Amino acid sequence: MFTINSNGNYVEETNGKFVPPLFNELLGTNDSTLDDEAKMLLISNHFKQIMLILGLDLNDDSLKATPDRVAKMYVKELFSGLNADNKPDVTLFENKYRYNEMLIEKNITVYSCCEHHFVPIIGKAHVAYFSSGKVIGLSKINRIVQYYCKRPQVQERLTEQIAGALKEALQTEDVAVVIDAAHLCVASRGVSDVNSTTITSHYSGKFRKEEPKREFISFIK
Ligand SMILES: Nc1nc2c(ncn2[C@@H]2O[C@H](COP(=O)(O)OP(=O)(O)OP(=O)(O)O)[C@@H](O)[C@H]2O)c(=O)[nH]1
Ligand SMILES: [Zn+2]
Repeated sequence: MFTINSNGNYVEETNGKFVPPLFNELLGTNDSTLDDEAKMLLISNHFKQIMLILGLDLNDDSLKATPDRVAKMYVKELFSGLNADNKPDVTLFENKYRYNEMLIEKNITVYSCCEHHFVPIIGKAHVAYFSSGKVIGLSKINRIVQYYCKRPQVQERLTEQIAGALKEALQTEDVAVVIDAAHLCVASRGVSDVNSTTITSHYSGKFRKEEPKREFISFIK
């Protein structure tokens, strides 16, 4: 594990050996040696640097805990979906009611983060499937959506990841996903368009046929 010495440098806890501040050898590898505590320590220290560069007063009692707050928020909340340990357990039941129509879970809250600018993506996901013999607990659909939202994302990938996870869990190709979301990187900065939203979709199996797709779309309107 890592700690910060009196000079503000990262050192290995066991032998005090200096570790390069950017952790090049660890970045992007999701190295399991970095547990949540180590990640928060590192993020807090880097965020402190950003605040100092911006000229903020870290002695201000409102600001001094902000690096720790941001670190905790990233690791435990906004980006908790980067940790596979947080993948939701899915409860499946036998389809003993012989319900063979599509099941739709609509208006699932999407609260994600744009990976290009690290600002929110806010919207709704609508998901449908046909049972291949198994039925999923409804809340698990929302949990799957939330898990993949809690990563730096682009909406296209988010849509595909949700569809892939549902297919795997439900052992069926008959899955549809639509996401309609506002990107604050488009609304609050840059082009500053507060009205546009982005719609992405995934249709596979039975949903590639015209009638089921049309029925799904009519229900989510
Ligand atoms: N395809 C896709 N693009 C996205 C998504 N989220 C943000 N973007 C876009 O990513 C692009 C990044 O473009 P850049 O030109 O590198 O960034 P930028 O200079 O900040 O661009 P502007 O936003 O136009 O000011 C922007 O056009 C964003 O609108 C997403 O989920 N999917
Ligand atoms: Zn963005």
